[in-house]
Amino acid sequence: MNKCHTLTDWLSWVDELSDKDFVIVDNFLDQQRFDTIRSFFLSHLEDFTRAGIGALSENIIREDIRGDYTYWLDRNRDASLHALWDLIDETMYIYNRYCFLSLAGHEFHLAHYPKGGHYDTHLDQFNARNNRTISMVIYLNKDWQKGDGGELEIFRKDGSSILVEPIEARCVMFKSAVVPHRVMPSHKPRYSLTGWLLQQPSALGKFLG
Ligand SMILES: O=C(O)CCC(=O)C(=O)O
Ligand SMILES: [Fe+2]
Repeated sequence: MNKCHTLTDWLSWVDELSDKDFVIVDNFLDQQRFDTIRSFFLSHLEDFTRAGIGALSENIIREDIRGDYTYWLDRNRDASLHALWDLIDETMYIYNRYCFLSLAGHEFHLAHYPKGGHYDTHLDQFNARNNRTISMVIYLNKDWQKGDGGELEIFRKDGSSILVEPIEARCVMFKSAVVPHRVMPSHKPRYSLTGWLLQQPSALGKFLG
């Protein structure tokens, strides 16, 4: 495997996530990875579709709740993003090896919040299935300034919250089932990559209930 980060870095991130339920990692993407993923994002902007809420037959579009457009990534079709797939493989390996999770899959999409877009407070779990275990968000914005909005607000266990600016190459990871969060209205187009590490493939989830 092509290693992206040192084990020492990983262990400190994983420790923080176990302790606080979330961790913020700056410069998670090196310059080359950032440029590759951002270029891919920009060249596919036409292919994004309006995001809904809920899974499977429960999926509905509610612009008052969620205003982003998404593009679901596919490892075979989007093989040119191998730098990203390597990084995801490494992340899955670390969580399985050091957090005793049995992650068996993942799902990732690119997200574009146009000016004014937001996402109300939610957990990253669906009623219809609950296999999302770790959420990962990576920001693809260049020159994000204070006042541009679009912060991710994360609610801590004690009810207090923290505002995270969606700056270039920053990654936020959190426990999908227990961390309420929302995206504040963005005052300019906001680009990100969001994914979930899954406890078992969704198809299997349907059988297992
Ligand atoms: O873009 C973000 O900061 C978070 C997005 C999010 O919460 C989601 O897509 O579920
Ligand atoms: Fe979310």
